[in-house]
Amino acid sequence: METTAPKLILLFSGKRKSGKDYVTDFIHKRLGPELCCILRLSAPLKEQYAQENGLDYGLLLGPGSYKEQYRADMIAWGEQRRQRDPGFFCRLAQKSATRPVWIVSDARRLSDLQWFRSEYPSQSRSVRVEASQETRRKRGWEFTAGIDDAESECGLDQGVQFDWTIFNEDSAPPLGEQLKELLSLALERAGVDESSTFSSQ
Ligand SMILES: Nc1ncnc2c1ncn2[C@@H]1O[C@H](COP(=O)(O)OP(=O)(O)OP(=O)(O)O)[C@@H](O)[C@H]1O
Ligand SMILES: C[C@@](O)(CCOP(=O)(O)O)CC(=O)O
Repeated sequence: METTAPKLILLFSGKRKSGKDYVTDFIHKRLGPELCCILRLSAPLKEQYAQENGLDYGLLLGPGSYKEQYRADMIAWGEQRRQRDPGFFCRLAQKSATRPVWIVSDARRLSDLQWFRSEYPSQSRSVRVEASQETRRKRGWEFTAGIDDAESECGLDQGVQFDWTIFNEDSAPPLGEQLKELLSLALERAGVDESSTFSSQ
């Protein structure tokens, strides 16, 4: 399938185990696969890294502990490529975009946001997913020096005005409520009448 020109690009970022995949999957389900697609900047990175090192690409993509063994090395490997060309993984990831609403689930660096904003200024919006350290720990996160204090996790901690911040915690309002405005914008940009789809909860 050919890349589809985007009507809206939602650029998600957040710390490890904040729930970026969970929240982006939620939006994907709510909007449906006809309207939106999830793009992972780390997908082409992991694919190439897995090939070069004889690893399991599927497991590197998943939420389990497998990828954590390789994270530090994958970061260093990806950074070498980004130094030569900061848009390298953005350009590769967008090739698999086949729907009008693009959900980028893992923006990590200012250069990721800058690349999309400069290519697609009127379509790009940034979304931060937040969760407390306690909640992230319950989801399997453990502070790891060299990872959690490095650019890959902290590159967007400062200097970004996010269009939305989503609190992915049991104690926060339901995701459907927090994402109401974002979902409405996506439907509007995709030319869908909201009342004909889902009731906004
Ligand atoms: N609101 C939630 N309710 C229940 N489980 C959740 C929620 N948010 C996240 N989780 C679970 O927590 C784990 C981590 O979430 P997820 O993989 O979405 O985080 P992430 O930010 O993409 O993490 P990473 O990129 O570090 O792997 C997953 O097993 C996911 O199903
Ligand atoms: C290597 C890296 O892409 C791993 C991302 O894994 P995940 O999105 O946390 O599953 C992080 C990076 O781009 O530096």
